[in-house]
Amino acid sequence: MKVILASDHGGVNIRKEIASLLEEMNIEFEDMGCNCEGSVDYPDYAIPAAERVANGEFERGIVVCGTGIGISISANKVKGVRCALAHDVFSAKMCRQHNNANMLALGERVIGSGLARELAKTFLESEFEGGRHENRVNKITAYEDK
Ligand SMILES: O=C(CO)[C@H](O)[C@H](O)[C@H](O)COP(=O)(O)O
Repeated sequence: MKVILASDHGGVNIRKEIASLLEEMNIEFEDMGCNCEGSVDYPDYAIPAAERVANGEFERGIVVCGTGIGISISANKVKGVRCALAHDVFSAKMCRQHNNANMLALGERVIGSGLARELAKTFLESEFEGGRHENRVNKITAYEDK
């Protein structure tokens, strides 16, 4: 599995924490930044990362901003991306099992780094269940394809 990481200035610390986790898990990844001292705009990081998930270069993406909201809204504008904002372990698991989410969004101003690691690990280790959930996800894809 290959994972893409990105954040704005509000998510740098958790993004780096997730990079360490991926190293520990021996998962291949690319970190798209930001490498920023000051303030940047989250769509400038979310959208390029989401495009690289949508085009199949990366199987999963993890994006971080202050709340996780702006970066998830932005990522979800890219066709083929299902980016879940999840700040509890149950949601991080269910977004994979039921929604086949291919991106996870986290908010550094909402949760600590320990929970962020656990959420990322859960997201990466959980699999889509298919079945009735596949019909539902297919309806999202069909809408995107209209
Ligand atoms: O949380 C965010 C968007 O949902 C982002 O991290 C923004 O950066 C945040 O909205 C504002 O951050 P700022 O540091 O006050 O510019």
